[in-house]
Amino acid sequence: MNTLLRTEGLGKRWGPFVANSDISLRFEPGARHALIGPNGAGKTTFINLLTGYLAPSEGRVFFGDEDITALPQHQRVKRGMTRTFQINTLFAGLTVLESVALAIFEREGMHRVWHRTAASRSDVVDEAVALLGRLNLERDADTLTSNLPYGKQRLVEIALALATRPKVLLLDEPAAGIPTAESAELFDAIARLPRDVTVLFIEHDMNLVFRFAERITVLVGGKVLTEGTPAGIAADPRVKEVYLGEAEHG
Ligand SMILES: Nc1ncnc2c1ncn2[C@@H]1O[C@H](COP(=O)(O)OP(=O)(O)OP(=O)(O)O)[C@@H](O)[C@H]1O
Repeated sequence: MNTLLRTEGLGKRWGPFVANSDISLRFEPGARHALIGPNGAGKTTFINLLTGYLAPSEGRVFFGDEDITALPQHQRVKRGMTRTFQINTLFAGLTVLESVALAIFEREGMHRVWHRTAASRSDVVDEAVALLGRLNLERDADTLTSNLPYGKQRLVEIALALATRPKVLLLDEPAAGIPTAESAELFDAIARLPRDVTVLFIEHDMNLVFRFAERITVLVGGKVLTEGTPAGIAADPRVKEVYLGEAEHG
């Protein structure tokens, strides 16, 4: 099978501290792939290396056949790699529809003139409305993003990411800090995404991981402990040990 995204011997050090070490992973087109591991295992660092937010200390990142290790973030977004953050990154003064339309204008390279061109670009508004529909956000189109409940704000962030037309969507704890009912709704929306969007996500809630992921990679101490199907990972004594150890320590 062709690989959409892969890393070879990826590593990140800060002085003597090793955050990621020798990570070689492959992500197939259409994958629903979870990255799990205890706090500080290096999951966010790995996503930061994939997106170009951080430069690796060693190793390479390939998108399709292209070596993108040295590409800046915005070039990776142009090629179809988009991420969301653990923290809220929405503009407070815009409605949901305006936010998504602005993200589409930005994709089209028109964000500097969007206030002049918006009226003549009903196609952008149509695309934004369609995107909101996919995430069940149509009824919130005219609400200021800052007035939305937190769970819906996370959905809007996913809408903004989708506006870039990603081939790979990288989600860093999309359900962090939101109530269980809302996080299930959020993952239902992610589950409805078409298969031409590959999803790699970090998640601590094992119920969500095992409900949604088809492949799981376990990181411990910056290294890959193991990778497999949810059934294989659930049955792996090394994984149990890592999580039991965590539970024992509080
Ligand atoms: N800029 C930095 N400088 C120094 N150390 C850092 C930096 N960023 C992260 N680290 C350290 O690297 C380690 C891995 O952090 P990372 O955020 O990747 O882990 P994580 O698995 O995503 O953790 P969590 O699940 O708690 O979000 C941590 O010990 C963290 O303190």
